[in-house]
Amino acid sequence: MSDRRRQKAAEDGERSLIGPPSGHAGESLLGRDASTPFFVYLLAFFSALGGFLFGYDTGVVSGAMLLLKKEMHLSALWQELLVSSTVGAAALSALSGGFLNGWLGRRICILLASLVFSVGGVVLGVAQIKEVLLVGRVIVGLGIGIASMTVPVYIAEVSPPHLRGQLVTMNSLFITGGQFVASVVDGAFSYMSHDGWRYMMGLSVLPAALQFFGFICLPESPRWLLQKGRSQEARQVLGRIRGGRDIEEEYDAIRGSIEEEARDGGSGGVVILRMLSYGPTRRALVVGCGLQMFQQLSGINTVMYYSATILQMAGVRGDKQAIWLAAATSATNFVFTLVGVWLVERVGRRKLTLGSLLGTGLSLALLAVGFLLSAQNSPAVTLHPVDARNSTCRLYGSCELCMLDPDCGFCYLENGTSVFDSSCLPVDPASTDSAAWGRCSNRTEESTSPYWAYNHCPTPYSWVVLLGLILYLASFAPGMGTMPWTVNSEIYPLWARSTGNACSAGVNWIFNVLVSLTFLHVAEYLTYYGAFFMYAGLAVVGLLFVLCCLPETKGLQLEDIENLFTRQLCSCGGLPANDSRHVHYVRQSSDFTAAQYGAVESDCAIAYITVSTVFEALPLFCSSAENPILTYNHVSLFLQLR
Ligand SMILES: O[C@H]1[C@H](O)[C@@H](O)[C@H](O)[C@@H](O)[C@H]1O
Repeated sequence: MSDRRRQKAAEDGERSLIGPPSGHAGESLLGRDASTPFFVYLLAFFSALGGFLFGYDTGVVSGAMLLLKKEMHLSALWQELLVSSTVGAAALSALSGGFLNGWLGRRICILLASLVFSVGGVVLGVAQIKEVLLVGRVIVGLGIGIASMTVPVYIAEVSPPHLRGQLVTMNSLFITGGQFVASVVDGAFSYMSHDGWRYMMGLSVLPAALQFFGFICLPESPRWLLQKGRSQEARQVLGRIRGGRDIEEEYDAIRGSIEEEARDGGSGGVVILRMLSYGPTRRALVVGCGLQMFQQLSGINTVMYYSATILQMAGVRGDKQAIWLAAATSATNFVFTLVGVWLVERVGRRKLTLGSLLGTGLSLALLAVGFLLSAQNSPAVTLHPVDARNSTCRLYGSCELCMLDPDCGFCYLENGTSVFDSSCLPVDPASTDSAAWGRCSNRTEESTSPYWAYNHCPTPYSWVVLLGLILYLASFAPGMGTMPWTVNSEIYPLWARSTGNACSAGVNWIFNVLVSLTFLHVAEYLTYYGAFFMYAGLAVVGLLFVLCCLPETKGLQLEDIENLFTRQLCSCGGLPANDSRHVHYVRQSSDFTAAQYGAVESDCAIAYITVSTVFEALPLFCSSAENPILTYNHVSLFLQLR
């Protein structure tokens, strides 16, 4: 270690023991004094376009489907196929993306994803038959899967530690931004009944092309380059993204961790098996996949999907209004994701996720209560017109029972808040917008004509449901919407990062399909309030999981995060609480003495030692019984100073 670096390390150590001037606990030594070059923001922006496309392509389909099903005469099965094929393909490509990521690198994978998005957009824009549409939706799904696992990894690897959380969370902001833009585009083109859907789906080519051409000029992740032995290029890229600042410490840390891994002899074999057989990566994988699973089990996509119906319950009538109000829902999701970007480096990942899950659980319970009140006060069926086709609809005595049957809808007149002349009628098989026959089969906009409610009932408690919806988005978006992606980009060591992210993104997509495909059946068996109580319960289980297992990664250098998973799984998040304590991590890569750090006995409780020559310094640093005083014969000491 050169004298200059030793002196710098000593100064850094001294500062860390005194506590950070800004009061940001845990802020990295590496990032603290850094002014981040514009180039890093540019990299984050171009990669996050992948997140935008993920959001756009998953969001646009609902509006496009309203037009498509009429123009292409799509059956319910085909509609379902066109929606879920994308998510299914995303699950498959996210899982295989891990291999591509490790093999080809992050940059090539992002370029590949944008190419795939562009091809998919063109196919969708020109499709003449539904089979071609299906191919287009599958292609787009393949792009989404690769982008969803590569982009957070790339951003995490190029960001300085003090900004990493914020920049990776920006990717989530782009996802919800994409969903919002998609809903506005849906709204705008919904007036174009012929070919409107082509524009809705085809427009995704623009951001995809922008990302492709932007990324041609952008560099590969320095961490991947070093892993592949391209050290000269890695050093150049690191210098570029750190704006000419001293990169030696970071460079050494990355190289050190790659060498450590090679020394441990673990570079061969199937990565997932190695991850599972090594404690820290196994625990990280459980945490990463668990977070992604609970993100989907908290029901975000059913709430988003169901928002139009919730708004109809609240008295919004007509498809056009429902489309625009669905845009308001995705705007709310987007705005509250922005809150997450703002909070992530201030409160940290752990507190943000916990707070978000608590709010999510409570608002899901409120939604459920709203549905329960509506069900208990469901209007009765007063008219039973003779049903020539003998459908089951005529058997139901209340709107609640009627609307839970997917083949029936509720037809009624209204005077203020009271419902009268109501009947339960079979729905038109060609469109759920009207009844198959009778008063509600040929509706006009006149105030005297009856209303048709499919999948919902008129209720005076719609405001409870609406409030639940808004509170849900406000609590879900900043934490549970963002942190699963952010945390996964940080918790795996370099050798396991691609595979870890591939698995966790795969879990996200698999649970996405599962929850959205089962929602209507769950609602049919458990009723709507039962379904939302169930999601609230799952959010509580998620809360306990996060409480026990999620450690704080804020401010740490990526190479040091693995050390947080060395303990038993359900103690890693639960370090003794002492919020006033500042925790700093110092990675030191040669001999030094405690005096260089100006340490006094009370400053420190535990030292995690990976390798060290200077164990004589330890008693002075650490007085805890947990501290293993061992002789090491190598050259790096990792300390957690409290
Ligand atoms: O993080 C995102 C975001 O919250 C989206 O709104 C949701 O549709 C996705 O499923 C999720 O992964």
